[in-house]
Amino acid sequence: MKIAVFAGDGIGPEIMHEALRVLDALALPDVTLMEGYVGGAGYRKLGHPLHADTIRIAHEADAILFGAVGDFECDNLERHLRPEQAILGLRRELTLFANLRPATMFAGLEEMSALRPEVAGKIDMLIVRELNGDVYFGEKGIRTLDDGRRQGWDLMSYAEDEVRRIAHVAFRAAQGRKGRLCSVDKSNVLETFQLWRDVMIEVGAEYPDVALSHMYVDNAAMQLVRDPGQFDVIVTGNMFGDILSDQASMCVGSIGLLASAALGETQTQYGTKGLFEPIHGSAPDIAGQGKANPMAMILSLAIMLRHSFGLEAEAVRIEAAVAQALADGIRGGDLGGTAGTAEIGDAVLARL
Ligand SMILES: NC(=O)C1=CN([C@@H]2O[C@H](COP(=O)(O)OP(=O)(O)OC[C@H]3O[C@@H](n4cnc5c(N)ncnc54)[C@H](O)[C@@H]3O)[C@@H](O)[C@H]2O)C=CC1
Ligand SMILES: CC(C)CC(=O)C(=O)O
Ligand SMILES: [Mg+2]
Repeated sequence: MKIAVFAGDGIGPEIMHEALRVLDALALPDVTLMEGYVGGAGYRKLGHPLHADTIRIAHEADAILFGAVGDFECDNLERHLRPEQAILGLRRELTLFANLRPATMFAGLEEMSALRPEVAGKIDMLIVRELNGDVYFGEKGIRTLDDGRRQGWDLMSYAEDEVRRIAHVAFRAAQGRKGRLCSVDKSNVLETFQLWRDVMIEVGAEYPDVALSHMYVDNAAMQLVRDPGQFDVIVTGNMFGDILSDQASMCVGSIGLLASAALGETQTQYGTKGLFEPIHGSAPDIAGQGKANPMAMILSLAIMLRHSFGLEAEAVRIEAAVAQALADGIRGGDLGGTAGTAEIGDAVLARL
């Protein structure tokens, strides 16, 4: 089982270290780790945030564990050399178009939610975010208009096949859960999302067992804090899904808890090839201080074992160990506690 390990920048290496300790503790046979440098780390070491050698490792691996990228010292580089291009580039290079971002309330954490405990306690949702299109990947630039003003522009678009393939992922996910799918768009204003809604309805006809609803993204942001328990599966575009999933994380207590899978259609001998990462970034404000919560990274390892290697029992073991650590009161600074990165890793390992 070949696993690419791209720790990246900021807290990336710190949280990756804890996830690898957990992987090691499972003592799985035949695991080969393939280390690579991405983001600012890639730029410094190899001269590029996503070097050709790194892309080669990504292609060769059965799955990728990804920490985070983002390094303010690289912010003034040309756009193609900025750290964030590494994650955007990997998602596109490997056609990882389906981003699964589960948000579920852990027992005992209700009081840490930004919401009232009785509201937060009902959260059990999956955000399915399209990951290869939308305004993040459109043509873009900063141009000078005839009157001398500078104008920034980014093209938002979705082709119908791009919407159709993410729709199928979301409908199938809803079939495996409570059978409810809410498509979040902005079709009242954006043509891109008028097409999105049309295609969702069209694909929905193939899934009569799934109840499809539609919601504008502004309302969805509000409903997410008013009554998040109403959501089972949400499907949405790249940018809306990026924003709503960070918001969902605070509904369950912290961004340091949310894991994600980026999947495509490539099957290996073990399962579906994918990239697995926390939903958060490189957190430069706490990097290097041993304060980061590694749980999102450890939970990303669990869903990697599930999706890419078919190791359901091991995934469940890890998830249970994290849940037990939280139930036992282990809290990082993000959850109002004092446990550091290594201490949280120790706590999860002890329960594993
Ligand atoms: N997939 C990726 O690699 C992503 C990269 N980024 C990049 O990361 C850099 C920082 O971006 P921000 O907007 O600050 O978002 P961020 O997610 O890195 O941090 C936001 C806030 O949450 C806290 N936080 C995040 N993860 C945490 C954890 N595991 N434990 C405890 N606290 C945690 C941070 O300390 C910060 O206060 C930027 O360069 C950005 O472009 C942002 C999001 C995703
Ligand atoms: C570089 C960003 C698009 C990454 C991000 O914020 C995310 O995927 O959640
Ligand atoms: Mg994000």
